[in-house]
Amino acid sequence: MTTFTRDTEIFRDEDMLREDYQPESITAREEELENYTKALQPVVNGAQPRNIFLYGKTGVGKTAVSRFLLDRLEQDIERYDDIDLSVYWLNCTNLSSSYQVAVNLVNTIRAPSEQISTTGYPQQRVFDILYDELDTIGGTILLVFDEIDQIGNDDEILYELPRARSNDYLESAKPGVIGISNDFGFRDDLSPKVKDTLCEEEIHFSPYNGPELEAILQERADGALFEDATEQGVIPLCAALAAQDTGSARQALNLLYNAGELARTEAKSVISEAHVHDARDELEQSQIEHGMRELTQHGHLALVATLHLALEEDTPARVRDIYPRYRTIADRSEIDPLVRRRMHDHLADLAMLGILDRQSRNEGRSGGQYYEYEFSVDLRIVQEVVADLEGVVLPERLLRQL
Ligand SMILES: Nc1ncnc2c1ncn2[C@@H]1O[C@H](COP(=O)(O)OP(=O)(O)OP(=O)(O)O)[C@@H](O)[C@H]1O
Repeated sequence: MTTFTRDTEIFRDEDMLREDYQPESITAREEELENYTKALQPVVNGAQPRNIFLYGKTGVGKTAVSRFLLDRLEQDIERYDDIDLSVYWLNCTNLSSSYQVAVNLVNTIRAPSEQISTTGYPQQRVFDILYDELDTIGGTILLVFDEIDQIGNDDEILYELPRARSNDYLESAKPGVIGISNDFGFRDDLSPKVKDTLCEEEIHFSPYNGPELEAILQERADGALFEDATEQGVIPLCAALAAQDTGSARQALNLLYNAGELARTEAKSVISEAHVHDARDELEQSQIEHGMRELTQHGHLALVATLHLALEEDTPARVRDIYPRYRTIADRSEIDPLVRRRMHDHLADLAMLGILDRQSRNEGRSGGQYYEYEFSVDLRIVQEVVADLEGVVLPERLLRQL
């Protein structure tokens, strides 16, 4: 008996709906592509590259457009014998200082057997090693820093690197930095000298609208799905839901992919609009669950305290009822409790994340106003998250209910 057989319905090539799939063409980004191409023109002319800063919310094509255009640039430049172009990508997630970026860049450039240690060098020494590496490669070197905002305030490298040649640290290399960020605050907070250097060319990516997302999805679905695998309104629905929410192509693609998976699980040959709605609910839930897991320690304590009351059917609850529970759990967990007002801020955060529902109430004639909180998500999800928490000692009664 055969246990596995290949899909013959719904997905023809599901990898095309995945996050890391690089599309062969870019839809709906004509203006950004044009500005980006212009900003890269000095590279084609063999001149010193401009520094480019791309910013825009998550999922709006900053990475996809960069990969597409830099691939094109590398291909097209092969025609010119006098230009040597190298492109290096560095994802700066968790690299919170210039030092860490420099070390990781050296290790990205070097062979695996020649990696340097991530600690223990003076910063200038790491910069010197980096400059040596860049000069050894020579020619035009584009350094793409994705999620550049992770570097925070320690951003000296963003000032030093682009100027290394004019400061005589480099002889044969012409470096250019391309920074990518979805954190608008980072751009605004850059020190003036870094801003002037890094943001020589700025390209803003705005959220996609419904028709743009529909075009992107259709293009992807043509390859990823079998013909007639979607009911007529499915792709416009995924596009409209994502456009109303975030304007992110990633969200639209995830919706279609998850809707397809639901149809496959149900052994259906066609994705329906109901699948899309269910997929949206599932994705929202998992996003909220992720938000719950990522809370700070006091956020977790506030969550546990409210859950304790909810399981006793004592919600909606006021802060004055939640706070004593919070204190008890903090004490048991040997964590210094916050004052009530600060703990209340955490409850407000939980409401903002869509975990709690917050209602404002009036105290009748006496005129006071207060808030009541209750869970707006399925308690089972909260219980699952709470059961996995580390560092929080749960009350016995609550433990028995998990
Ligand atoms: N214009 C487009 N045409 C085709 N596919 C696109 C387009 N824009 C985005 N995508 C696809 O959407 C997904 C998310 O895009 P991408 O990773 O480029 O977003 P981003 O702006 O870099 O997001 P983040 O800031 O979260 O890294 C990718 O799978 C990408 O291929």
